[in-house]
This record gives sequence, C-alpha cells and structure tokens, in this order.
Amino acid sequence: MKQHVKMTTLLNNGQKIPLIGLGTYPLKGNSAETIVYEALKKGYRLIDTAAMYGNEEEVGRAIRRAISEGVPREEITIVTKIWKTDMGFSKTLRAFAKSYEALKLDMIDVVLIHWPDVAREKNIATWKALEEIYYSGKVRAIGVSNFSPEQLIDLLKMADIKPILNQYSCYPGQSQEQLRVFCEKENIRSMAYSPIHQGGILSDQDIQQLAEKYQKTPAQIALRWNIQRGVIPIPKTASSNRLEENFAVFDFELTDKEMALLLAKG
Ligand SMILES: NC(=O)C1=CN([C@@H]2O[C@H](COP(=O)(O)OP(=O)(O)OC[C@H]3O[C@@H](n4cnc5c(N)ncnc54)[C@H](OP(=O)(O)O)[C@@H]3O)[C@@H](O)[C@H]2O)C=CC1
Ligand SMILES: O=C1CO[C@H](CO)[C@@H](O)[C@@H]1O
Repeated sequence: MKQHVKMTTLLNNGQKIPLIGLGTYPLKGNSAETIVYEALKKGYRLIDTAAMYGNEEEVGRAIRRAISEGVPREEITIVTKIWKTDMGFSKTLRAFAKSYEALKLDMIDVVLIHWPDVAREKNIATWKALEEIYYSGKVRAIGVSNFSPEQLIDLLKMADIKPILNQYSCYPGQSQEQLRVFCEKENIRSMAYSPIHQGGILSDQDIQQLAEKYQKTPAQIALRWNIQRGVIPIPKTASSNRLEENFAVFDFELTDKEMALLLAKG
C-alpha cells in the first residue's frame, strides 16, 4: 500500500492529485474518523467530504492525526463542497468559513459546488465567491460536481478561474462518456462518485469474468476501468478489508477490448 507516491496525476493548475480516493458519505462520528485515519495510514491520499455530510470535523481530526504521525501533508488532497442551500455569493462565503473552521486544516485542497442550481445567476454568484475564497489563499483549487457540459460551458463563459475538476456519478453502466470527453477536452479532471454503483456492479457477469481472469474482485475491475480512462474514483467503505481491496488496483491492466466492453454497458 505504499505505492501512492507515484499514483498521482496533474490537475490543470499543476497540482498533484491521487488516482483514487476515499468517499466518506454517509459516515459520521467515530466510524468516519477511524476509517479516514486508517485510509491515510494505509496509503490513501485523497479524501472526499462535504458540508452536507456532517462529518468535516471528524475528517479533519483524522487527517491532523495522520499528519502528526508522519503522513506528509503535501501528499494529501482533501475535497469538500458547498451545499445547495448555501449557494449565492455571501452564503457561499459563510458556508466555506464553516467548513474551514470544521476541518481545521490551514489549507483546503479543493472546494466544489456540490450541485448546480437551475438558476444560472446562482451558479455564477457561487463561483465568484469560490474565486474570492481562492484569492484569499485558503484553498488550493476550486471545482464543481454534478455539472453537465451545458452547465460547464455556461460557467466557463464568466469564470476567471477554470474549474479544476467535475465530480459526478460514474461506473460501468453509467459511463458518462460524453461528459468525460467534454471535461478532458476542457482540461477539467473527472472524478467518479458511486464508482461501484453502491455495490450494483458486483453481480454483472462480464465484470465477474474479468475479475476471474485477473484474480481481482468485481469492485477492483470497476475502479480500474475508471482509472484507465482518466477518471478518479472515490469509493466509500467503512470496512478495513475493502479499504485495502479498493486500493489494490495498480498491479493489472484491462485491455482496450475490455475497456470498450465495459464502456458499452451505457
Ligand atoms: N458529489 C456528489 O453529489 C456525491 C458524492 N458522493 C461521494 O462519493 C463517495 C462514493 O459514492 P457512494 O455513493 O458511496 O458509492 P460507492 O460506489 O462508493 O459504494 C459504496 C458502497 O459499496 C460498498 N463497498 C465499498 N467497497 C466495496 C467492495 N470492494 N466490495 C463490495 N462492496 C463495497 C460500501 O459498503 P461498506 O462501507 O460496507 O464497504 C458501500 O455500501 C461517497 O462516499 C461520497 O464521498 C456520493 C454521492 C453523491
Ligand atoms: O454527495 C451526496 C451524497 O449522497 C447524497 C444522497 O445520494 C447526494 O444527494 C449527495 O449529492
């Protein structure tokens, strides 16, 4: 589990980001803190949280503890998000201040708009607030989640800072290929939530056959598929064993034909 140092890619601002991370919804309290700490000790370097998850304090505590025990802060990417009800310029500034206070890390690596609003003006006002937060020096990068190509095009028209990434649901069966290609063309990194479809891909027969071929699990096949197409998966688990399983995806490679087979699922 110590391969993390090379397991990074670059974002459009030159910032390094790991190829896989840990999701934390709906973990709270001790279970959130324990699994985040354990993940960092086992080599994970990307942690996804959000104000809406109600676990930023625990996540921050786990990260600070791992850092105090020698995990290099500069290797860690912490992602948090501005929730729907906190959108708009001043509300976003206030929401970020709360997240910043809860996480208690001097620098937040990535802050995302959690969901686009139907009102274009609200997305713009929220983005302008994120830009102001970026200029304040408290965040390293800003991005979005659940944005379509159309919503991204709209945002890009008025953005002084380009979104660093777009986090959306993505697994074999919901490849979101059009969105992925759009993001790649715009140099916006794709990040996959629900990368194993909350367990929904485990019984897929093609995935099971590939798992057998590579002596891997179906979850590992689904995670590897996203990694090979440049998408960063953030599987959630509360289990120590699955934490290790989900991270052990760097010792095999799917063929082009196998990549296409999984892509064709939708
Ligand atoms: N931006 C957004 O709007 C959203 C972001 N997210 C983020 O993405 C993360 C991941 O997405 P999520 O929806 O949780 O879905 P996932 O696809 O990560 O699935 C998580 C579920 O799969 C189980 N699981 C994990 N690993 C394995 C494995 N190797 N084998 C079998 N089962 C496994 C977990 O159970 P167990 O814990 O028991 O292992 C859990 O029930 C969230 O935690 C959150 O951080 C999620 C939804 C929306
Ligand atoms: O991040 C999230 C976690 O899961 C929730 C329930 O599916 C989503 O609504 C939310 O976007």
